[in-house]
Order: sequence, then structure tokens, then C-alpha cells
Amino acid sequence: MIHLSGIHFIREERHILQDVNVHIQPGEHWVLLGRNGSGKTTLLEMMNGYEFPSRGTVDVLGNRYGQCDVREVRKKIGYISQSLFEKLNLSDPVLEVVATGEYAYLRFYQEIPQEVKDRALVMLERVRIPHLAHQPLGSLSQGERKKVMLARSLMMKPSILIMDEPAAGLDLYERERFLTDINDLSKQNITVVYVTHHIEEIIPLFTHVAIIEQGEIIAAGRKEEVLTPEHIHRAFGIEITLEWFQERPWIKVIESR
Ligand SMILES: Nc1ncnc2c1ncn2[C@@H]1O[C@H](COP(=O)(O)OP(=O)(O)OP(=O)(O)O)[C@@H](O)[C@H]1O
Repeated sequence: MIHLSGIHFIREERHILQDVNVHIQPGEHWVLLGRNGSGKTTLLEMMNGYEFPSRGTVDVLGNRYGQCDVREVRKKIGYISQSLFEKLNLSDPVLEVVATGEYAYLRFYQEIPQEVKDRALVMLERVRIPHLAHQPLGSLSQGERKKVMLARSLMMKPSILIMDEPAAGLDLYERERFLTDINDLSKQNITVVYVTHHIEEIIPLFTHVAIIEQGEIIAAGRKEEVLTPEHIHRAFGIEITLEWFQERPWIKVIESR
């Protein structure tokens, strides 16, 4: 599905990514963990073809970036990020914001086809907020906005869904409801790639984890093998213990300096 091979990314003499190799196969769902500034968003931008590596290759859905039309590949990739949210218009009604996902537009300048509106409403029902369809985006709570972004990204039936800290800023209740929606994606044929700072967000849906530290992948593979106190200590410099509860990892900090 996604193959990053021998990726280096150098900007202004800084080695931001160093020999990154990540191979995501069909049926897998990955979480990317790492400290602030370790290179997670840069990796996601490469998967979307918004950044190109200084060295190495990126293959997504059988297309090698640099030798294909990236815009065509992007039609199969849903991307949920704060930077995309900021491009949306807060005065637009929620239904329209979701409908624009069908074409990867930011805004409609003509009448939206009824069939597209109907599908947008189905997507809003799926994330349990159909009652907000006619409210302006800007009037929604943080949790509701995240759900709008999820509904919007599902409009074009993506093969891959990439999310950059989608649960940031949500209260406990909203976060758990949002994670339930994400977990339900297992019923669809979508490969999920998810960046978070919170280990307990690694819900049962996720099969694999990659840990990145200063631009280098220090561990990647099945989540049970990667999520060890040793790896967490190496990436974050914090001593922890880790416990699995209801198929989710929970950490306790032993010592922080
Ligand atoms: N185009 C660029 N030019 C120069 N520096 C860049 C560029 N893109 C990213 N960086 C730098 O690379 C580093 C990694 O950034 P990135 O946004 O990928 O980190 P991150 O792991 O997503 O961090 P956070 O968790 O804080 O969001 C940062 O120090 C950033 O300033």
C-alpha cells in the first residue's frame, strides 16, 4: 500500500529524515509515535506527495512518486490534519464542507448535486452528527469539527486514510467517541495511518507501530513488539511501565527528568 524506502530529507543543511524504511501492507493499520519535531508530519506529507525526499523512493498504491500524477493518487488518500482544517471556511454549512470532500475541493462555487448532498448526509449519520448538517462549521465544538473532517475524508471512498493528531484537543468523552468511529473503520477496506502523542489512542484497530526519533525509525512492526518500555525510553527519555487493558496500551511514568 505504502512503501517508503531509504528516505532521506535534508533541508537547510539539517538531516530531518535519515534512512527511513516503512512498508505498510494491505490489511495493516499503523500508528506513528515520536517526540515533537521528530519528523512525523514530514513523513505524512511524503505519503501524500506534498514533500519529496532528498533521497529514496515513495510508492503509494503501486505508484512511484516522481513518475506518476500525484494528484490522481491523492484522490484515493483521505488526509485529516489541522493545516487542512485551517483552509476550510468557517461560515460554510457543515453539509457543504462534507460534500466538498467528494471532489477534494475546498469550496463549491456552483449548486451541489443532490446525490452528493445525500451522500454527505449519510456520512454525517455515520459519525452521529446529522443534526448539525445546516450549522456553520465555525459554530461547532472541537469534537464535532473532528467528526466533520472524518466524514469529509470518507466522501471520496479513500483506500488510505492519513490522520495527523486527529484527537488533539478533545475532552475524554469526545476523544473516546471519536476513537470509536476510527475503530469502526476496520469494517471498511481502508488502510489507516495515524499520528498521535498519546499511547492509549492505539486502539484495537491498529496492528503496527513505528517509533521515530530525530528523523530515524528506531522500531517498526507489530504493536505488541514495538511498544516496549525500552523503545519508549529511547524515543522519549522517560522510564515507564506499560500495561495492556482491553487491547489498548496504557503507560505509567516511573521517572521523568
Ligand atoms: N520544509 C522544511 N524546511 C525546513 N525544516 C523543515 C521542513 N519541514 C520540516 N522541517 C523541520 O523538520 C523537523 C520535523 O518536523 P515535523 O513537523 O515533521 O515534526 P513532527 O514530528 O510532526 O512534530 P510535532 O509532533 O511537533 O508535530 C522540525 O524541526 C521542522 O522544523
